[in-house]
Amino acid sequence: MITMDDIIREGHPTLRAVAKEVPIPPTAEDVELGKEMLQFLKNSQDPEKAEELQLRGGVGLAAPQLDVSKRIIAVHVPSVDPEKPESGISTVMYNPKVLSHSVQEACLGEGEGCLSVDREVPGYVVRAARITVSYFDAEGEKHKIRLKNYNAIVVQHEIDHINGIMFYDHIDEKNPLQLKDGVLVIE
Ligand SMILES: OCN(O)CCCc1ccccc1
Ligand code: NI
Repeated sequence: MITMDDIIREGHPTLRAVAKEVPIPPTAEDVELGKEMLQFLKNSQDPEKAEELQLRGGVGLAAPQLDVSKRIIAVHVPSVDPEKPESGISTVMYNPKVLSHSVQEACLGEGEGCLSVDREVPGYVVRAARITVSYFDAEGEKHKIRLKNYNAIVVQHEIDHINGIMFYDHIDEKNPLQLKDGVLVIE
């Protein structure tokens, strides 16, 4: 079972490496890893489990954060609207790729954090508001999905990790809370 002890922190070189593509269909080992990554996210969002296991809440996790330099990410974003269950996303993506993205940009009003960063880094992390992503699932089936708003932000944060990019790389150091016109602020 994955706990915070398995998550490497900034300064560890694996977080700055470009992770390798995995064979498709994924090996049994990579399927198991993906399952454990998704379970970690679910545990981290369960008040009792998170307390018991001392987990920081997370909506995404990338294999490099476990010192596994492979292009595997897990996202678990519960839908905020029970009427629209499809507004959330809960899946493991193998070899995810952003095929296209909107010109429109977006950021989270409260900025971003990271399980591999044990400090607050204030500032807007401006990303594409909408993305089209292709990925393979645990069975080796190819998917192509369109994401927007929070789901798009989370998946971009995770895909950054497999490219060795940290969220604060996107923050304008001189003016972290500066926002260009037209950037959608997601609260
Ligand atoms: O890489 C996952 N992780 O460090 C957990 C936090 C994920 C996350 C937080 C804010 C905005 C997008 C994604
Ligand atoms: Ni992160």
